[in-house]
Amino acid sequence: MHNVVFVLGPPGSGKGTICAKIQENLGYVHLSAGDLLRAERQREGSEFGALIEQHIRNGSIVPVEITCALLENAMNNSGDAKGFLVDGFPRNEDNLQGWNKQMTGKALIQFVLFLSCPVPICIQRCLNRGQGRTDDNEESLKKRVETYNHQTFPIIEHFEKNGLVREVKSERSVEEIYADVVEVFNQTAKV
Ligand SMILES: Nc1ncnc2c1ncn2[C@@H]1O[C@H](COP(=O)(O)OP(=O)(O)O)[C@@H](O)[C@H]1O
Ligand SMILES: Nc1ccn([C@@H]2O[C@H](COP(=O)(O)OP(=O)(O)O)[C@@H](O)[C@H]2O)c(=O)n1
Ligand SMILES: [Mg+2]
Repeated sequence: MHNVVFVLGPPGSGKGTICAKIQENLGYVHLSAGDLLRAERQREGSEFGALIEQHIRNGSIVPVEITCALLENAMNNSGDAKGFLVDGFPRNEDNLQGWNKQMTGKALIQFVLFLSCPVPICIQRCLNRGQGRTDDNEESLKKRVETYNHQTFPIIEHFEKNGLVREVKSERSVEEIYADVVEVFNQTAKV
């Protein structure tokens, strides 16, 4: 059984940054759904490259069959991790349903780490990210924020009803955020 912490929040809220620190210090393995999709997009012989790029530019969500298979493979190939930080997933109802269908009995959701941050700050961070991403431009960001508001936030609310959400405000320094994140892990993760 894989232990899983879902990490959600608007684009640019700092999910990748905080997950890297958790991985380094707490021994969880960081799996970014977006990074896995970008790697699959680049993989020679992938039949999904064009489809993935289209979704990424549009800020829309890739069908769960693709994303969940990438996540499950990555978990199975990571050996004996104490847990996985699944960053940027589930982002919509299709993601959630697909995960439940494919991973029930194989993964245990410990909690959902919700990095909350005002959208204008998030947009500015993405525009300054400097990773050359095809979706860090004003036009794609507008669509990504719309997707977040209409599709991802309702998923966070769903987990909130189940008592699984741990919110950490991320309009602060990485050090301040991380200190609160460690508290959350100490309180709720089975170590
Ligand atoms: N607490 C923070 N304060 C200021 N900038 C941050 C903070 N956390 C992350 N960043 C920067 O904001 C950008 C987006 O962060 P990232 O971790 O990629 O977010 P996400 O994965 O949620 O999109 C990056 O350039 C990162 O260096
Ligand atoms: N579960 C997911 C995660 C990302 N994606 C796609 O990948 C893009 C980038 O996701 P990301 O997690 O790397 O973006 P950030 O929130 O880190 O900025 C999203 O806008 C979607 O197009 C997806 O389709 N399904
Ligand atoms: Mg990210």
